[in-house]
Amino acid sequence: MSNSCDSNCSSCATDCGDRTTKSNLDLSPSHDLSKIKRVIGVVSGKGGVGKSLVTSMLAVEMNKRGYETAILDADITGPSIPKSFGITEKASSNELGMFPVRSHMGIKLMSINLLLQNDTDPVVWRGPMIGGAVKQFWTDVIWGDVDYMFVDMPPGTGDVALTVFQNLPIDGMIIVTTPQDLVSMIVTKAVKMASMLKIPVLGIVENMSYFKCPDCDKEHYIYGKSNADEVANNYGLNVMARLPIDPKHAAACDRGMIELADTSLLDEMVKTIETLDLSSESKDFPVV
Ligand SMILES: Nc1ncnc2c1ncn2[C@@H]1O[C@H](COP(=O)(O)OP(=O)(O)OP(=O)(O)O)[C@@H](O)[C@H]1O
Repeated sequence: MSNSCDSNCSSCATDCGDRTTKSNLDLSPSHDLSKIKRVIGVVSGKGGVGKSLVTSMLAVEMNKRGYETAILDADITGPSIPKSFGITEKASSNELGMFPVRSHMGIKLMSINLLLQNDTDPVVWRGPMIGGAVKQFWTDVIWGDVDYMFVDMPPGTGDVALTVFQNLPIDGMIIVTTPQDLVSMIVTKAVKMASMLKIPVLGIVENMSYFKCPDCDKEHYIYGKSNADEVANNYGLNVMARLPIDPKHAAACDRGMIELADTSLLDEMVKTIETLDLSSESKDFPVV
C-alpha cells in the first residue's frame, strides 16, 4: 500500500497486495453502444450442478422486478441458455456489431448457439478460441442499456473462466453447488479462484438441496443433511438460496419454458444483488 492510499481501489491502478477490487485498466471495453451497469458471474466447481438453471431463473426474477436484464452464455462448449428460453431464432448483426436475441419476456441473450446454424453442431475449438468468442460477446455485442448482466460461466476453474474474469468487469460471483460438492473440495477451489482474482463472492446457492414429497410435503435430503451453512461460514459467506430437486425445473428447461418457473426461492439472492447499488460505481463488496 502506498503512503498516498485513500483506500478507494476503484480510482487507483496500483496492483498492490491490499487491493480489494480489480484494476479497471486490464479489462476489455464493452461495445460503444453498450451501457451495462452490473455484471454477475455464475460459476460452479464442476459441470451439471444447475449453474445454467440458476442463471436463467435469476435473470427471470430480475426481469420480473423491472430491471433490464441480460445473459451472456460463456459456456461455449455446453450452451444451454437459448434452449431453456425456447429461442430458436439466430442473432443478427450489422457493420456496427452483433445484436442479442430477446427472450419472450425481453431478456437479452447471447450464446454461441444463437450463431451456429445447427444447435447440435459441436464447438470443437481449443481454449484460446473459446476464450476469444466469450470476449467478443462482451466487446462486439451491442447490448444497449442493461441493469444486470448474468454470465453463465463454463464449469470449473480453467482457461475460459480465467479469460472471462480477466476481461469482463465482474462485480461479484455466485457459486452454484450441490450437497455432494460441499463435502468435497470443489467449492473451496471456486472460492479460492475468486480470492486469487480479487472478485467478490456474493454467496453460495445449494441446488438439488432436498426433494419435497408432492403427496405429504415432507422434505427428503437425498444426498444427506446439508452442511452448506458450515462450508459457507468457513469463508464468511452466506447460503443465498436452497433449491429443491424439482422435476418441474428440468421440464421447464427441456421445454424452453424457464420463464414460467417459480423463481420466488431466489428472493434473498435478488436482495443481495440489489444491494450492489446501480447508481454507485463503488465495488466495495468484501473479497473473501
Ligand atoms: N433443482 C433441480 N431440479 C431438477 N432438475 C434440475 C435441477 N437443477 C438442474 N436440473 C437439471 O439438471 C440438468 C443440468 O442443469 P444445468 O444445465 O443448469 O447445469 P450446469 O451446471 O449449467 O451444467 P453444465 O456445466 O454442463 O452447463 C438440466 O437438465 C437441468 O434441467
